[in-house]
Amino acid sequence: MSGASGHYEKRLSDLDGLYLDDAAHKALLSEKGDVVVYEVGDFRPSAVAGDMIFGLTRMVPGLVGEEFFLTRGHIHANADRPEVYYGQKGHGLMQLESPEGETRIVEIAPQTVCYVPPFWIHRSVNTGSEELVMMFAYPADSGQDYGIIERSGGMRHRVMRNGQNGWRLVDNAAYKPRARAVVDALMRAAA
Ligand SMILES: O=P(O)(O)OC[C@H]1O[C@H](O)[C@H](O)[C@@H](O)[C@@H]1O
Ligand SMILES: [Fe+2]
Repeated sequence: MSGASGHYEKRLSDLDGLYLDDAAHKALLSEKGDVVVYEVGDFRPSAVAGDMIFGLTRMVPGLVGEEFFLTRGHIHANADRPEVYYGQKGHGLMQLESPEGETRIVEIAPQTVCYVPPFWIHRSVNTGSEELVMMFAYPADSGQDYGIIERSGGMRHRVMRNGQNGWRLVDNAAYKPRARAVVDALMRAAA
């Protein structure tokens, strides 16, 4: 991507506490060091509602124990803002979770489009053996809210290895569903 105005990256240590297997996370950290696990380059023309931020995400492949490498995940701070992703390289998936706790998975490969509707929490997961590269675009006034995942003890499901090349969803035992009032407040804030 040329002309990027913003760049940020996350290292293995930044994702401490997100994976099921804490010991595996620590072991990987001491084995590989604090390597970059994903990076984002974006272009932000402005922060005005009608404008659009777009860019590229590149995720390294890997497993923490049996769990695939993931992004931190978020809901948009202005929760009714959508997003679109376009797969460029590698294989992965978008893990989507509604405020009510429904999970939907969209598999991403080169030349596939993933639409993230308003109000859906989203996290990318690299289920492949090479890097996962996706283009994305979302309204410039969306913002990111990470607290919604923290307060519920993570997302409802974890994406784990299944055999040699597959993946499967496993319940996150620490997950606490959001109360109806919390969901209603989220919807009201956007109305
Ligand atoms: O913000 P994270 O959950 O760490 O995900 C990393 C990035 O994923 C996507 O590419 C989004 O469009 C970015 O806005 C986001 O920052
Ligand atoms: Fe987003």
